[in-house]
Amino acid sequence: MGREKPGTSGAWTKLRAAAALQDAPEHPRGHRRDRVHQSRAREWCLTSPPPLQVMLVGDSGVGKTCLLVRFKDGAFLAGSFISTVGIDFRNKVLTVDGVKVKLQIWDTAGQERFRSVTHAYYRDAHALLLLYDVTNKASFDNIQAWLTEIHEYAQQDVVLMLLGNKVDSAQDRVVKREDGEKLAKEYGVPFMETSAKSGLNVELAFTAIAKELKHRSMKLPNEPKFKLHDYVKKEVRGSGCCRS
Ligand SMILES: Nc1nc2c(ncn2[C@@H]2O[C@H](COP(=O)(O)OP(=O)(O)OP(=O)(O)O)[C@@H](O)[C@H]2O)c(=O)[nH]1
Repeated sequence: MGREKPGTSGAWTKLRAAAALQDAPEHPRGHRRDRVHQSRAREWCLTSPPPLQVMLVGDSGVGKTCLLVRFKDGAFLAGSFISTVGIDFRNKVLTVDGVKVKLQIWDTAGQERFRSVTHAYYRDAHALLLLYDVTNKASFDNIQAWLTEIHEYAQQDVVLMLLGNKVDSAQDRVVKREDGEKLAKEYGVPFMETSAKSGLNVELAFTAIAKELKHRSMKLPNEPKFKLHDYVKKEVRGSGCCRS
């Protein structure tokens, strides 16, 4: 994968096809790769709306992969840390206010050496979840650099949210919640603290994004405008509790 325009490269097309197969309805006998199943997947791909693209960004080790796995599978990847190589994605369908919203969530590598790969994907992102680790001050200090990068590569109207992850590690915390709130306010982005380990606010972060994207894409005339900031403020719960 290089700097080719997403959507036109061979790699991208392959990933889209793989995503369709992965999410298409399972064949009754479970033969995932047989012809019937493949044609159903193709049909499904043509008839369903394109997924809304959400990207996870932030320093290496802040918990992007774990957050995605928690959201997708409800599990926590404990144990030794394996860094993401390049970029990976998972699909998840959410029901938002009675409407099915399909999210394609891109898990990017936080390591500097993969930065050029990530840059190529920003343009297609409808939403970005920018993470830092509350037990790692450097990851918080780097948020400004991430925001500069987002400003340079992402769409101007991209939905952005700041997440302070790993709040379950209270004893190792070095970034106060107020500091996260202050930074988010400075940049005008919604903010919440999360834990991929306990599940705190994980579902909420993705649901809030899905709601905003759904309201933007449907624009129903009589529907009141959805206010992401207000929704997050209202719904977010303290890290002392255990929302999942
Ligand atoms: N305590 C705690 N540990 C976490 C949490 N989220 C992730 N971790 C741990 O942090 C380490 C890094 O997590 P990853 O999800 O792989 O980090 P990443 O941001 O995807 O890293 P890159 O792929 O290198 O960009 C792993 O050892 C995880 O088990 C969390 O919410 N709480």
